[in-house]
Amino acid sequence: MRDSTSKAMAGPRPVVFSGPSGAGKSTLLKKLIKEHENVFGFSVSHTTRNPRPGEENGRDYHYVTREAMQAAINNGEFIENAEFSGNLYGTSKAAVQAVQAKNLICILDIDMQGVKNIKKTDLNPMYISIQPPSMEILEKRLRDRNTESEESLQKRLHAAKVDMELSKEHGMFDVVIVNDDLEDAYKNLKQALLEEINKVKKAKTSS
Ligand SMILES: Nc1ncnc2c1ncn2[C@@H]1O[C@H](COP(=O)(O)OP(=O)(O)OP(=O)(O)O)[C@@H](O)[C@H]1O
Ligand SMILES: Nc1nc2c(ncn2[C@@H]2O[C@H](COP(=O)(O)O)[C@@H](O)[C@H]2O)c(=O)[nH]1
Repeated sequence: MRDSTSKAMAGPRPVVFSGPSGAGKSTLLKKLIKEHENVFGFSVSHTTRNPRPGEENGRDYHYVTREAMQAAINNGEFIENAEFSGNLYGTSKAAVQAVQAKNLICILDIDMQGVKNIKKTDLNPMYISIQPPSMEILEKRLRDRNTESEESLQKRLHAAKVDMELSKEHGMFDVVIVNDDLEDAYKNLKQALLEEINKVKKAKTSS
């Protein structure tokens, strides 16, 4: 049965970003939101992982205990949730509603399990995959980011291999962007979203 939990949500069509950990999703999304702050809003996920230096509770994630998150999931508060690299992650209904209430394009940054689960709902987003140029470059970016233990890094690289295979499946994503040169990737991203950006800008000027 399809999950109709998002039926009551309104506003512009959301955009789901996915792709291997380290591919550059956050880097691209932060640029996009900064340049178009009246157009896009970020769906702040919940996670049981610890905050990284510089991350802020309520802005980057809602950092919660596994017990609290599991209770909220059991209570039906999440659109989707997944276990990734030893931690729980999930998109709450409230996170998406908070963005849609402002008539902004809601951006979700989620893993491949999340993509599959969102496809079972009525959210109807556009699906964009951000891919690294190669596994070697991905590993270098993750190591240079200096945020992961060796164990977490290996789990992420393993998930990345699976992710990169699945993302080739026909129809999984509307747009695939290879993030090699950052400025080129950002230009391609803006081009892919141009129509949606213009729709929101037009709606805002005529309201
Ligand atoms: N085009 C690029 N060229 C070189 N380095 C990049 C590029 N894009 C991103 N990076 C760097 O690669 C690292 C990983 O990027 P980022 O954290 O944005 O990835 P992510 O896909 O959001 O990862 P996660 O899913 O783990 O949150 C960061 O240190 C970032 O500065
Ligand atoms: N299914 C979901 N995946 C999510 C969510 N929020 C983030 N993520 C994904 O988790 C990994 C790791 O993120 P990190 O911040 O620990 O590096 C990455 O692929 C994210 O896209 C979510 O709510 N649901």
